[in-house]
Amino acid sequence: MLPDSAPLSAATATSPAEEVLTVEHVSKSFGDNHVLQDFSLTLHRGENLVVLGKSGSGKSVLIKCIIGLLPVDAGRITVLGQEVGALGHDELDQLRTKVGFLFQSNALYDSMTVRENLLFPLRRHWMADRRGQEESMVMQALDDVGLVETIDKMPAELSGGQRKRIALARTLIIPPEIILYDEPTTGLDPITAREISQLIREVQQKYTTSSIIISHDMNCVRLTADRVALLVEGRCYAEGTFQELQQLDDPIVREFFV
Ligand SMILES: Nc1ncnc2c1ncn2[C@@H]1O[C@H](COP(=O)(O)OP(=O)(O)OP(=O)(O)O)[C@@H](O)[C@H]1O
Repeated sequence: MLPDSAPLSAATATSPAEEVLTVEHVSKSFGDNHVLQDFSLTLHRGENLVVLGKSGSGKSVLIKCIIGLLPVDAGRITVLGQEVGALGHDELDQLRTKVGFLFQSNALYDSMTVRENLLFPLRRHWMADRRGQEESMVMQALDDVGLVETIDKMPAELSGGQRKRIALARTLIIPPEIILYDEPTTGLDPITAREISQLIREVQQKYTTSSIIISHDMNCVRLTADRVALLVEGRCYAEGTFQELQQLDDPIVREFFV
């Protein structure tokens, strides 16, 4: 059991940036399984925050709580100024247009072409002011991920890395303010994983998105993170830049960096 204390902070003081997402003292249990216990973190505008944790530590549960797919037992989550737990179905749906989510499974529709997969969010969140621009929006999103030539292909014809890129293109087609990446490099070979990590950085720079990236791939963490929060036994155990955490002497932190 960890001592009941504030997270180890390796971060040096910087000027305060706008908070776009806060998780405050959140707890979430399934029966006796206390997954999140008084967990807190803050995402600032324009930053990539990686939540690093072992398998089964609660990273996916955290993401699901953030987007309102799971209710929290205690605490509060605020996204772009709105308290997630207080939102009704329609308000949550509206908020989700500003929060892109890249599923671990990519969640592409196998029976649809790449074009149709990308058109799907546009049709779901119909935007009258964008009428007639759908095709150029699809092309722009595909260009952002370097896969314009796949527009008429089926997902089954694509490699794992290409499917991940198309899933990201679908997230970008209505440019989100926040992107939540669930294990973006899992199941990919090291070279493709590196390319996806670099793409995450490119997207951050081009769209000035703020992102939470959950991962246990240390190369992905090193390449994408402006800041890392360590999820251990349900709590934010330590936070800081990759290099700062890497230099900490704490044995629990060291386990991640060997
Ligand atoms: N809907 C659910 N009902 C019951 N238990 C759940 C549910 N969702 C998650 N859990 C439990 O919560 C714990 C954390 O699961 P979670 O999927 O968040 O881990 P993770 O850190 O994302 O792991 P991985 O890196 O392996 O994906 C696990 O013990 C899991 O069994």
